[in-house]
Amino acid sequence: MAESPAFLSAQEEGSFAYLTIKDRTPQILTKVIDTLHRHKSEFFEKHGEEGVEAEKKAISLLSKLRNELQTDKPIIPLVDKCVDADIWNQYLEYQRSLLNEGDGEPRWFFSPWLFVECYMYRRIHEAIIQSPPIQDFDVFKESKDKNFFESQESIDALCTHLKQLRPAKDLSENELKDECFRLLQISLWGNKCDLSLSGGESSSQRTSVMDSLEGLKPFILINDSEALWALLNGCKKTAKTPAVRVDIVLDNSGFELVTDLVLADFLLSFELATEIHFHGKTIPWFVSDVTVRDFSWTIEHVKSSNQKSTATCGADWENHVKMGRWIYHDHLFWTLPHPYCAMPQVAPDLYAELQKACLVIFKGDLNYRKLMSDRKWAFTTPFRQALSGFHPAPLCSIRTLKAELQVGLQPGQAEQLSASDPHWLTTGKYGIFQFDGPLPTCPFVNTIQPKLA
Ligand SMILES: O=P(O)(O)OC[C@@]1(O)O[C@H](CO)[C@@H](O)[C@@H]1O
Ligand SMILES: [Mn+2]
Repeated sequence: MAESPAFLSAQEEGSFAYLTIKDRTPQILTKVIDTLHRHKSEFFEKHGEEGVEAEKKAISLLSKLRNELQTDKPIIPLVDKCVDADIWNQYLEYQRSLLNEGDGEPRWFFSPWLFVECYMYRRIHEAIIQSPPIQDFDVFKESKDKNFFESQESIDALCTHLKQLRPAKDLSENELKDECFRLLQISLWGNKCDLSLSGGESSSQRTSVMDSLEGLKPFILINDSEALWALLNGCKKTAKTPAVRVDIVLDNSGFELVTDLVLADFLLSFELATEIHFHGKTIPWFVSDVTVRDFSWTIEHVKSSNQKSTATCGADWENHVKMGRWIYHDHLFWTLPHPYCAMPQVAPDLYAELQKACLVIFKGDLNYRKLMSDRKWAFTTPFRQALSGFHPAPLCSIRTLKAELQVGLQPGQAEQLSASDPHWLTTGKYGIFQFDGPLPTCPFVNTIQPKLA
């Protein structure tokens, strides 16, 4: 079997990974420290002097982390008592075992980018939970909520659109397919709103994304939505059980989460699925990723909108959760550094859970990096090959490109893109719908096989 390519890392000066570790992560840490400073009086009001001492302790731990990162110090074991600390520390030892004589220690500008970037966010969490009584403070809450409020107009336009759709019985199959593609594209471009790429700067959706779908189509580099539709439409027709389950592995809160909830509502309301399972993060992650608080907060704030269609959507969504048609999960695996091909070994319960789905949608760039093990695959590597055996169910990545990693392109496509737009891999300007369809033994063997080019 061909050897797997090397991992992306910050070893290569000028690479996106290098610039992320060198510039973006210190910027994010500085913003976290600033956020804690700005909440000092709140901590005092809530917890008295103890709250002020906690803020000081968290800031000193975060300043130490920033210094370790900026001076390329060795990665050190976690010391908190969280359930996943041992798994993290075992993974650190695994990284150490991969090093050659003379490589030195696992460290920020040497070790795999996926490991050190995930580790940074886990260390931020450690700094907060080691500073009671502010251990439950979400240092990214402010920016996630701000993204939601700043995207209000786009959210209202999207909810109005959803509520104006004619009932399923009045739509032809083609009209249903077109609407499904429209909402899939909106969910895709919702992924541009990502605060870790922007270093925590605002990345709200200020214009109505629906009006720009036509203009954005040339920026979809891989479009397997026909195969996706064949599966979704096929599940409805040939499901062996009454339940048709679609899982969405969420990415960012704010506008992107609303686009995912609108897509989920559509799949249910138009009978393409009977239950939607959402997967979020157990801790604050990559600045904008969804936690259970963000999930509930978002539905609550959509429901309390003063815009009628938006409020109606929020009430419907709250009801889907109450009636068990929408189920929220947050397994700790999603905030570990492991690539997804390790899931059967590291989190067999989660893998078994995903195997119950007819389709698993993975939103965003970090999920794509983990699907691809964050390796430097050739651009024309078949998607299934780069998944390295990960296939709990038919799956689709819906992602805007924000890392120097892409597979499944046609020969010459990457070269053409590099010539026309040197930063095509990392600006979030381009997107994909990349589908890995049913394996031959799966019950739904659909007619359209995704191109494995
Ligand atoms: O998963 P998301 O939210 O689409 O993107 C997360 C992300 O912006 O964080 C890193 C940059 O620091 C990139 O690897 C990645 O694109
Ligand atoms: Mn994210």
